Amino acid sequence: MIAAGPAIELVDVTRRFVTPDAKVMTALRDFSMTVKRGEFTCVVGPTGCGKSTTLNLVTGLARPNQGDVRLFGQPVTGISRDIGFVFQADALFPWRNVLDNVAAGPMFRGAGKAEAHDKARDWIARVGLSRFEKHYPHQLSGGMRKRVALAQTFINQPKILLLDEPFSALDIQTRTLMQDELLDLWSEAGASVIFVTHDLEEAIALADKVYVLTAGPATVKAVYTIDLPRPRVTAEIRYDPAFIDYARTIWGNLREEVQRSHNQASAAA
Ligand SMILES: Nc1ncnc2c1ncn2[C@@H]1O[C@H](COP(=O)(O)OP(=O)(O)OP(=O)(O)O)[C@@H](O)[C@H]1O
Repeated sequence: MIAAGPAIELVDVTRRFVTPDAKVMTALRDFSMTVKRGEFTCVVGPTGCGKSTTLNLVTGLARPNQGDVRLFGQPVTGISRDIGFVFQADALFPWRNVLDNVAAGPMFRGAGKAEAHDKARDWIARVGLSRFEKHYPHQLSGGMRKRVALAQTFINQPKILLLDEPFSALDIQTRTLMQDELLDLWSEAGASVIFVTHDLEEAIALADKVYVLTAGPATVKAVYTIDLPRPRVTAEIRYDPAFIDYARTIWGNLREEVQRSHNQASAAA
C-alpha cells in the first residue's frame, strides 16, 4: 500500500441493497468521511442507519454503487492486510487457548511457531493476561475475551482499525476499563480508527472526531471535533464540563435522528 493521502476517505458514496422482497433500498447516500492518519473517529447514529455498511466499504467486503473509497490515497480493491477488526461478537477460536489465539495472526502471515508465540506472549502481557495464556475462551470472562481480541488484533500492527460496537456486550465497569485499554494501545500503535457505537458518551470519551449520521439512508449530519486533552481516563473525563457540553450539543443533534428512525420504523410496521 502506497502511503499518501489521509488514512481513510469515503467520497460521495452511495450503497444500495436489494431487499428479500426484491425492492432496492439505499443504505448510504452521498456519504463522505475523512480519517487522517492516527486519528480516532467515532460514528454514532440511529439503529440500522448504515454504520456497519460504512465499515464494510472500508474493508472492501462491500463495494459502493457510486463514489470512491480510498485508503492512503489508493482505491480499495480487495481486503487489505493493513486493516484490523474488533466486533461486538467474539472472533476468538474456541478450540485454541489464549496463546494460540493471539499467535494466529503472525502464524497466518508466515511467522514460525516459536516467533509467533514470543510475540503473542508480549501482547498477552500488555493486556494483563499472562497468567491465562493456557486458558480457552470459554474459561474467560467477557472482559478477558475482549482483551484477547485486542491483543489478537494489535499484534498484527494494523494501520487501520475498525471497531463495531466492540464493548457493547460488557458491563459498564468492564467497558470503561476496556475503553482505557484501547486508548493506551492505540496511542502506542498510532493506527487510524473508525469506532462505531450507539453510546454517545463512549464516542466523546474516545474520539478526536464524532460523526453523527442521519436515520437511513445514512448521510453525514454533523462532524464534531472533540478537543479534550489526552491521555484520557474515560471514567473521569465524563465529569469534565467541556465533555458535558459536547454531550449536550451532540445529543441535541442525534436525538432528532433517533426520533426520525423510530417514526420510520413505526410507519413501516
Ligand atoms: N447485505 C444486505 N442486504 C440487504 N440489506 C442490507 C444488507 N446489509 C445491510 N442492509 C440494510 O442496510 C441498512 C443499514 O444496515 P447497517 O447494518 O449498516 O446499519 P447499522 O447502523 O450498523 O445498524 P445497527 O445500529 O442496528 O448495528 C439496514 O436497513 C439493513 O437492513
